[in-house]
Amino acid sequence: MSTENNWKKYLPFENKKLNIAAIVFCAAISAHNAYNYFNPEIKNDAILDAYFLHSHIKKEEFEELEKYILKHVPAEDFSAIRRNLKPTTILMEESKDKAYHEGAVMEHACPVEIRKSLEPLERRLPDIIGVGFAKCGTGTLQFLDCHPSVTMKTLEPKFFNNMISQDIIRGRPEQYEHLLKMYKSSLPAVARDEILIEKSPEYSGKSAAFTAEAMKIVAPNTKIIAIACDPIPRVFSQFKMKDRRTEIKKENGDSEMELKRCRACLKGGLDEEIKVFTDEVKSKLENQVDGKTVSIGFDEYVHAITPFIEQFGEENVLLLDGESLISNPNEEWGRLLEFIGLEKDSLQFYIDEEKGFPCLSSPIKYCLNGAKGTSRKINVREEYPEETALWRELFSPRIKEMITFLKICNEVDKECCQKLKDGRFSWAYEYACD
Ligand SMILES: Nc1ncnc2c1ncn2[C@@H]1O[C@H](COP(=O)(O)OS(=O)(=O)O)[C@@H](OP(=O)(O)O)[C@H]1O
Repeated sequence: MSTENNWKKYLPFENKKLNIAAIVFCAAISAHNAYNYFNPEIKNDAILDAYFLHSHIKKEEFEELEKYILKHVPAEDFSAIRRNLKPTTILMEESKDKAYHEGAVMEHACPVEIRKSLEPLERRLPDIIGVGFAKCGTGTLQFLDCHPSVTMKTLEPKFFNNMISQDIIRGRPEQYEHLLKMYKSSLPAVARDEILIEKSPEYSGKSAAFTAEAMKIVAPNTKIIAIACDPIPRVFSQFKMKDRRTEIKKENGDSEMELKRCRACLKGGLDEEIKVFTDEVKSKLENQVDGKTVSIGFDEYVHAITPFIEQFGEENVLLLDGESLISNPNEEWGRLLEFIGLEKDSLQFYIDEEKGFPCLSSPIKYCLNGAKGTSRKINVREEYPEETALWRELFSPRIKEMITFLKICNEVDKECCQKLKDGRFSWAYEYACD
């Protein structure tokens, strides 16, 4: 058989003209696909469809979002951001914690991927770690993920727990190396020239000293962020979260036994929890030794941040005011952005009337999920005046200590109180000056 007849069997038609038309058609399709591949500014419909399949954003909404975002990013980053722009992939629907974006855990926190880097993505250790403090607004750090130079995941890795930290400190790499790999893979993939951030408020808990030491060994160049806030609403926020979780578990049909075993659930109702807590506060106040009380938690900002300052140096640790983040977001955020090496106005906030909290206005309009910002709608001091008066008495000495530690004043005197009244950490006035 001749070679001509050999390849002819692969042609779809007998007719020569039809075959030429088919070859031209296929070549045109391939050229179109290759063009889209090498010119990602024009995204292939099929690729975009695949994104929308795993996303919470509809295609029509995305087009509007895209216009808004591109209007709010620096001109020099426009082209790269446009290339990368796509809805964030959902990893898990209906997560157990409603604090995630619309009940879903996403690859990273911002609902849209706003990234200016064109470098390949890799798994690595974080550049910034948020170590606390729970219920002080650490969740707002996820706004950073909407910054074109930052990536952050909502899910808390909680890697540096007591056991792992001790293994690291004792130099037992065989114990923790595979966990370190898991840690990296639990964080979103990022480019070399991006800032990767994770937050786990547990890091400033009881094992903070071990955690800080281990963190320094594993990631010596990391910068540390912590947010301190008014401890009274902080306590209430904690109880309201337990209340919410208990309700969710009940709705899901969990048994009494399961509810008892659940550490993040209320054992009785909210009032009972407050009573038990207040009784404990009373007992701490009654059992002072040399005029000093033992902490019940919620007020140990100095104690918890000190190990991180010792390990990483004062210049690499930033303690933000959680109340200023709410009342004066652009200024407090400016401080945070500068600390991590970004333009202080590269994220912009407005106070959303309905939410009653700051939401991002640039480069994207974005508020935290409905699960965040509920307890603050109740004035706990008005609801529980006697109880909160006792809490204040117990918290007072450690908040006073925080004022001098932060060098707001050398000592808490009249002049200091005057200074405290309207500046950052003004909530400390009630504990130190009233
Ligand atoms: N911008 C914005 N939007 C919503 N909520 C805000 C915001 N800024 C601060 N807060 C307050 O943050 C409280 C939750 O704190 P955390 O995110 O640290 O909680 S957690 O430890 O991660 O569970 C949360 O407490 P709750 O009101 O109990 O939900 C809020 O009071």
